[in-house]
Amino acid sequence: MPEVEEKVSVPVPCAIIEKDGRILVAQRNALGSLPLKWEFPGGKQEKGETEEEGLAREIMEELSVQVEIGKRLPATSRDDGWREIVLIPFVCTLPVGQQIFLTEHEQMRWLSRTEFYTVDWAEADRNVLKTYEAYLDRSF
Ligand SMILES: Nc1nc2c([nH]c(=O)n2[C@H]2C[C@H](O)[C@@H](COP(=O)(O)OP(=O)(O)OP(=O)(O)O)O2)c(=O)[nH]1
Repeated sequence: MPEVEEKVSVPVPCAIIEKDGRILVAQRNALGSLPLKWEFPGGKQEKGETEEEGLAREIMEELSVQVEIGKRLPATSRDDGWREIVLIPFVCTLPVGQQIFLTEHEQMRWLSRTEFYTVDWAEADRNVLKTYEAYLDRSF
């Protein structure tokens, strides 16, 4: 029997931050992986952290704000060759008065629903958007 190698599974909690019927999306910088692709802010969960703790830490690191974390939506997986990226979206809001300061991303935008597909998304995020649209339509 050939040995089947287990792929590393990398949980990545990410935030769909809502405001006035729009969502916050951010463009990755030109230097790292998936350069200049658009994504939901967030990042890899670290050992010893819950998904929510990891998300709050990443949002503070990337946007310099304290996020209010709401509903967890179903995860989406992406085969990244040697690892499996598992995107775990949370519907979030920002407390009134919080000012976003981007530390890692190139730029950000607030997209209305009709604009969801107007940016060049990281591949896996199209599935995250589909999940979020189902949530908006109260399908779950
Ligand atoms: N935060 C976030 N990451 C995403 C999204 N879609 C997607 O494919 N990813 C990928 C990019 C990264 O490979 C990984 C998140 O890791 P990270 O935010 O710590 O980014 P990184 O550049 O340090 O990661 P790496 O690929 O260099 O290991 O998940 C998304 O919507 N949000």
